[in-house]
Amino acid sequence: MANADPKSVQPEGSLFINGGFVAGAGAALPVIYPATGQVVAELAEADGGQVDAALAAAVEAQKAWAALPGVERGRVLRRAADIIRARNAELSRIETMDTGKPLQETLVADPTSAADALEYFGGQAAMLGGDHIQLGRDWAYTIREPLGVCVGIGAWNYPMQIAAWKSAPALACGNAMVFKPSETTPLTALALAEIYREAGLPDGVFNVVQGRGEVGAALVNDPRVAKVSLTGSVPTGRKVYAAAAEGMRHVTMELGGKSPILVFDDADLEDAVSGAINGNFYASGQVCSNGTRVFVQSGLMDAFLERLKARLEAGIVAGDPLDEAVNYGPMVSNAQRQIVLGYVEKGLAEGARLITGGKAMDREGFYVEPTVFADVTDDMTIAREEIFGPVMSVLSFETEEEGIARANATEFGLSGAVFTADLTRGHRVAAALECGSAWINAYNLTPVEVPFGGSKMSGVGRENGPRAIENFSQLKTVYVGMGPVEAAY
Ligand SMILES: NC(=O)C1=CN([C@@H]2O[C@H](COP(=O)(O)OP(=O)(O)OC[C@H]3O[C@@H](n4cnc5c(N)ncnc54)[C@H](O)[C@@H]3O)[C@@H](O)[C@H]2O)C=CC1
Repeated sequence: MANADPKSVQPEGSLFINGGFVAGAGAALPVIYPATGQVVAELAEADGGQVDAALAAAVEAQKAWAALPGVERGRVLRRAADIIRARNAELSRIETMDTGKPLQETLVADPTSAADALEYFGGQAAMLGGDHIQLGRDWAYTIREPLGVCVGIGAWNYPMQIAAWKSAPALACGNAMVFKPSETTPLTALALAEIYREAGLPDGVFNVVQGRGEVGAALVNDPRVAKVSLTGSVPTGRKVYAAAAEGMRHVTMELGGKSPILVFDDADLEDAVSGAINGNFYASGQVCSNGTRVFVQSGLMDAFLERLKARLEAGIVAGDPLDEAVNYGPMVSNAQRQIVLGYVEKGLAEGARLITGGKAMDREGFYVEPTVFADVTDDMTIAREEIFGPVMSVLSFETEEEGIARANATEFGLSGAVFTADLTRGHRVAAALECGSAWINAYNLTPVEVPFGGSKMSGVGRENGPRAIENFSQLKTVYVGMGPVEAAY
């Protein structure tokens, strides 16, 4: 792979603690370029002493950071955003080599989304405050305080975006953070740490440690930690939530999904097909909010499947993700590819009808063909479990009531969508879907200005939007007695 120069993404150190790079003292953590299987960087996990050092640095730095005026904290975040935008091309290349996502995608959706979050929360930092409450003669006021040291733990599909979506509101509120990226994609959180330093962030306010689940668990269990924000799967979320509860720590849980898209007979066919494509094959299907159960009203089914197949087969350009003409990349790892292929086999065995795809691609790297199954029923494994790959299930429905009931018949509740020309039905269905984000005639648009998160098993709390700061701060009430103190005796 000509472009994949192994040395070009090797960071100065595996960890970033107290304002500087440090070599990891723990187990080896090779970074594999998913398009070739080649090792492109050699990192190492943090050992126990280094996890401790990162937390100690965060504790040490947090109070002085919190004591700065919000406008100064915000300025650092906005400077960091400017640096990210200026280096978008290089950061996107690193993200592509780490995740395998096409450069065409990372250039517009990864560092840029991180910069959006830093600008948005950088702007909010100066506006944080409490209320004044008049109580007759007495009065009270509230102070918005940071929580202290927050831990962020990331998944591998949007490494830089996740690091920024968590650290931007945390830092805006005056917290410090120790962030652990996914062991599969450790690189861009380090780049973010370096950029924060360049933007003037005091040492110790943002630290990065690497490692597998045990390192995450060590962070979550540490008594110095006030809050844990995880992006990951439901099984990991359960463990992390339970561990955080021991210390009564605040949590945000951004977990998995099996989201529905309802396409009604009156929908614009091309828009509905576009929505289903955006909700299933972007990032080769490795998106938590994907609409992997596409319910199509029976009158539109044949036309929908025909257009979907034609557009996929004509439009997919698989290849080296570093080539900007390529719009379809590999799975993040061989293990993930095997999981996805296992689900395809189950789909076939349980009687779903393969419309297109269904195989590993005949090339180096971890590619799986974009796959569509029709005649899927609610009880099939592929309709119930999160696959986290490019596998769309198409199911048929007749009435609105039936469509909504079946769409909601899942333990997940991350996202959902409705495609219809009927304005009132659009809003009615959006209101009825049990999920954190519902789209009407659109899919997977998640700008930082709007809250994002899940209901049911898909999560707790929301990232982004005007109230995300509530997840990284707490209110102190100060009651002010203005007169004589009365006592009963
Ligand atoms: N709702 C959302 O915003 C998003 C959710 N996801 C979900 O993430 C999953 C895919 O990502 P994966 O990295 O495979 O998830 P995962 O659950 O395997 O790992 C997530 C992170 O948790 C860490 N971890 C694992 N065990 C831990 C423990 N006991 N204590 C603390 N940390 C631990 C891992 O090292 C990793 O950094 C999917 O289920 C996907 O839906 C992905 C992106 C966005």
